[in-house]
Amino acid sequence: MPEHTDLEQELLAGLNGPQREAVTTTEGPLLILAGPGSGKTRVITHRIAYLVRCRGVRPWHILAVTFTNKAAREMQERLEKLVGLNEAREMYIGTFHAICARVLRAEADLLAPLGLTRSFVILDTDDQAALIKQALRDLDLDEKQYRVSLIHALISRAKNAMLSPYQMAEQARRYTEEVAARVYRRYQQLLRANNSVDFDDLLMLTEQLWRTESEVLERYQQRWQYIHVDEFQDCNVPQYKLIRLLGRGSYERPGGSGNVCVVGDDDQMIYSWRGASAENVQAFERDFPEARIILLEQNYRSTQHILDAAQCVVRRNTARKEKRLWTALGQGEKLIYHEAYNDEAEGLYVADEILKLLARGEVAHRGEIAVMYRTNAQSRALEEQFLRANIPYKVIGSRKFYERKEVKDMLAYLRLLLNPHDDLSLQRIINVPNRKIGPKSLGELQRWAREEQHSLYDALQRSEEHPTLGRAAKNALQQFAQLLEELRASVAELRLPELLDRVAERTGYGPELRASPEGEERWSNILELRRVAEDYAEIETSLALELFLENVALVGGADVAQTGEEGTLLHEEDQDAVTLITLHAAKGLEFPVVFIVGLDEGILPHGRSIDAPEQLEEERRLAYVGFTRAMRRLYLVRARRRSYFGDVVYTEPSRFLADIPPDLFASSPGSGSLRQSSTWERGGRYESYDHDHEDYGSRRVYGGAASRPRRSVPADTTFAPSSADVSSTPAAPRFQPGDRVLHHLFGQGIVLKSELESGSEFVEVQFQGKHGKKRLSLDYARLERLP
Ligand SMILES: Nc1ncnc2c1ncn2[C@@H]1O[C@H](COP(=O)(O)OP(=O)(O)OP(=O)(O)O)[C@@H](O)[C@H]1O
Ligand SMILES: [Mg+2]
Repeated sequence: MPEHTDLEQELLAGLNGPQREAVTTTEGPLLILAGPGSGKTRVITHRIAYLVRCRGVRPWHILAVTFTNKAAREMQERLEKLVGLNEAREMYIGTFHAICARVLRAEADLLAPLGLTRSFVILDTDDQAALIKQALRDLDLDEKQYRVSLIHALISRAKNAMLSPYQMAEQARRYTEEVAARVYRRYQQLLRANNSVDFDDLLMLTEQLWRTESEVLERYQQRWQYIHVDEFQDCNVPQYKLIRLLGRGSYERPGGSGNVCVVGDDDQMIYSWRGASAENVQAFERDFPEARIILLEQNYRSTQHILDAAQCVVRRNTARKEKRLWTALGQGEKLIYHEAYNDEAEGLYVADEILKLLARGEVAHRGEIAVMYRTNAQSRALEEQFLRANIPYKVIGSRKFYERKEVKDMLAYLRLLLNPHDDLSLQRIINVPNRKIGPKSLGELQRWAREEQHSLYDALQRSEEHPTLGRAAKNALQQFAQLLEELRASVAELRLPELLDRVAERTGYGPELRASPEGEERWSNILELRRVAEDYAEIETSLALELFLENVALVGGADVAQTGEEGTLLHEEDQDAVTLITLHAAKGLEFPVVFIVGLDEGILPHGRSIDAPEQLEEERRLAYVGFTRAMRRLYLVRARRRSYFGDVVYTEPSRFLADIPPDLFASSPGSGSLRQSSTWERGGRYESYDHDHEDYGSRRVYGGAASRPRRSVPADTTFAPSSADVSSTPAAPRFQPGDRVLHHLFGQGIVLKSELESGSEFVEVQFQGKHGKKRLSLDYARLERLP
């Protein structure tokens, strides 16, 4: 049929030979193992379109499994364009969890013996932690002795290995594992008693259902005859088993269409901590021995320099198959390496570069740029600079830093210490963490406060006199009132960072976070907030508190109008914004320009991995994923010093940098030839600085024999002078923390810190309004003291 060939032509036009082969091999199993940017995801999308439009396959016979909901949405949209809206909606595209939830709800009758109904609830991590705590209590085990996060991890690992509590107990090699197995058993009982399941259950229950109820499995095998799995390398065991059951049946009862197309890249396996395993590829080859294997070698995404650098990093891993990967896009630009003075300067550099990229038209819009990092807490320093520079951004996979719950909670406490009559803050944290002041008591208290025209705080302090509240409620309120009083008193004794510590510990918030499964990340956000507080450590605490909160209000409140209470951007998709994203979440995506920050030992690779060879390999793969997101330009950025509990720590460059040959860099990370950061010291005056200009290049080397800055630079463009300037050593600092000052450009401010370094005085000043904090050298900056 001529019409057919036209369609076929159209769909195959944008594909190379092996890609076409993959798209047109519609029957039988297919394994595509290929590097990043080689079109694996594109092959899946086109293959589905080809099946429907050229082979007459009914769209509801098609299943596509993606790794994230976002990826599912994108694939859905692509297919709507390729095959039309109605047809695309008949297909099933989703994550394993979404597919399983759907199957389980449809088959809910069969779950009745387990105590589950159609309306079962899927628990989030907080709920899971609460349930595990309850299980510990029910078993008379001490919560303090058995960390909830550890127990949770052990249970989850057992579930992903498809072990029952009984099997887990049998295989236990340590006492904790035996205890965890007991908790596991109780936890499952509690889950069912609450008509609920966790994420691991979704997979396990579906697998169990399909394995034991052959008619049910057959129905799904009939339904989904063409199965596609993207990011196959990150499947865990239950996920693999689901694919196998659907595509081939169980060992006892073979069945299924066998039309299973999986695509992946073992070098991009970054979820082994969730049970992903390279063994799935071997299992696939064993279970589907007739599988056609197709290799894709052409990369359509990145230029050669970027690919080369990425491959140099991942090549050092031991157990891997070397893959060929080439690009027709040419050598492209070299990588840009930048070593910033500290974390703040790191953020400032990125913001600065982004403004320049936009100003010079090197990117068409902000959506072409992504900034990637290892852990979510790192977004804070970037967000702060983006807000100051008015660069719209979106954080993917997490909320913006100052919208994260734990950050907002801590700030509410601090606001309350400064102004106890801040009712909103008090309402926010009166029962955070849970201190048994329920909504009813709070409601009563609020009503009473209104009647008596007190602030909520006053009402709290006088709750003993409350006419209707019961004894238990009054006790809880009284205790909390005392706690707040005690914390307020400590403002006079402690420096700001220690005050933050005291709040975290005395309220029980810190201990609670450190004990919950997702606590690690949330706790690190609080530590990040503490890091911000450290800038204010040298001035009197109540003033420090005021300045700190003012600064936060400035950077945190900037675009709350655009975000819903859930913290999601309302128009995320149509907003032209820079993307901030963790390396993990960036999998599968691509951007013309990519910045990767935090290329220090201890950050990337993560500190936890440094003594664990297998984890280190995973960090390498993570870096590989990050590098290969970049299409045209890749920035690798790090900071020389970072603060850690008030101490300045000098960092080491990430070992991954050393794996990249120097000639791939526009400026090499070897010492000496570095282009040093001068952004922080320049006080963030973007316009006076041109990165590509040799001028400012390598001269600002701390303590090194760098050349002297020319006096022709603007007077407030401040550099740390080289050691040649020691002659003018001031005897004592001219400014003290807490001094009020005036700068001719930045206006009024308060000195946070003053230090003598290499013979010059440096001051850190928080200016009013948008200018925020700046570090200035008094050799250049004109600063006047105000009375
Ligand atoms: N034959 C082709 N012609 C033109 N562009 C292509 C071709 N194949 C793929 N591309 C483009 O190359 C880019 C990378 O493709 P895709 O995202 O499918 O790669 P991938 O193998 O899935 O990468 P990753 O491993 O990072 O997920 C996309 O922009 C895609 O549209
Ligand atoms: Mg892909």
